[in-house]
Amino acid sequence: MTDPNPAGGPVDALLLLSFGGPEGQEDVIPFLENVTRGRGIPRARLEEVATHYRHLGGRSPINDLNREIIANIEAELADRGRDLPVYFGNRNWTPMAEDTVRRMAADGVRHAAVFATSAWGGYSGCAQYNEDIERVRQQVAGAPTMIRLRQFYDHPLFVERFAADLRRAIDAAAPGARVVFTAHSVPDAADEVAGPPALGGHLYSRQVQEASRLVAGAAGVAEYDVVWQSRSGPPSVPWLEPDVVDHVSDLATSRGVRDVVVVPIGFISDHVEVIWDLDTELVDEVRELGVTVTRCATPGPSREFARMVVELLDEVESGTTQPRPGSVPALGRTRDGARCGIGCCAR
Ligand SMILES: CC1=C(CCC(=O)O)c2cc3nc(cc4[nH]c(cc5[nH]c(cc1n2)c(C)c5CCC(=O)O)c(CCC(=O)O)c4C)C(CCC(=O)O)=C3C
Ligand SMILES: [Fe+2]
Repeated sequence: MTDPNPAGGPVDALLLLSFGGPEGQEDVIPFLENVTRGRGIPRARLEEVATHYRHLGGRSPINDLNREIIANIEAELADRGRDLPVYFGNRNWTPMAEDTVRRMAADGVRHAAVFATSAWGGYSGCAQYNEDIERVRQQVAGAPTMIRLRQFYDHPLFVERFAADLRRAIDAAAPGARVVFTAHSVPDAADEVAGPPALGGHLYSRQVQEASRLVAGAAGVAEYDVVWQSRSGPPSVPWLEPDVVDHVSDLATSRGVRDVVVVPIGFISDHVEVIWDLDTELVDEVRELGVTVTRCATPGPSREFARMVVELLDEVESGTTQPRPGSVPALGRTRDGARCGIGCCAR
């Protein structure tokens, strides 16, 4: 078996591997078909999500945000006198990972590090990216070896940047506003098997809880809630709850809360789940209840975030791990798509 945590040695390129998003109205349906291929998402949900993308002009911000992250990483590397090419590839939309890796092979890249743009363990945040790496390496002759940077839910730079933005949001909101952390929901069954079984499951929700605790602590917030958003799948299938809209509505009706600060802890940047599901849907739904929502910024486009990526790259090349403040494991540093452990995220 591949050593799941190998000391990497020097790499000759970095690949930022992400989800991808449409960049025009005509891309919306083909993109959604790529995302949901074989995943049992009801057609009605697809139509609904398509309307969100259409309202945004058919363009997801995700690719531009990732290009911004790459530019910041390049600047951070240049500051360190390091001349390392940074490539961009996606699972669901152009630039597709297989095309990028083909170009990397043609450019002579032999050993690549891979930054997958999710902080989390679990199938959607981690294992599915390992599947992507495995598939792409099978598709591309002469593909480089690919070693991933680890999960970063508790990286001090990630936590500190979120905490600083949370302080700013609290200062902008009415005094005493309730702080609500939100992350992408997943099916209960997926969370149960998230991480290697030996660690007891629920790696995703445990990391989200722990990241929220660390950010709240760093921002001096004593009381807060952790909730979930953007569920899909048939209503008969249980997903992590409570939903953010239900929760904020409940705070308003049963506890008289009028002001909330929403922290999109589950998202590195202002993805569609943030600018639509929170800034549009949540805001509209709770306005009728007299609730004002102040939304905390996301850390992705910051220089701190780029510095974190370069520090994670240092860890890969040196085979070390910096001290971590979190008490939940951070996995994901595996080679060529290997899972983080036996039976990890088994579906
Ligand atoms: C945990 C998690 C993250 C966070 C970790 C990470 O960042 O990776 C995440 C991120 C994202 N999810 C995204 C988009 C979508 N996710 C979908 C569907 C699903 N997501 C799931 C989970 C997650 N998703 C799950 C369990 C499904 C059900 C189907 C399945 O099991 O796969 C669907 C299908 C329609 C729908 O059902 O909503 C879309 C369009 C985008 C891009 C947004 C943009 O364009 O800005 C991003 C960053
Ligand atoms: Fe998703």
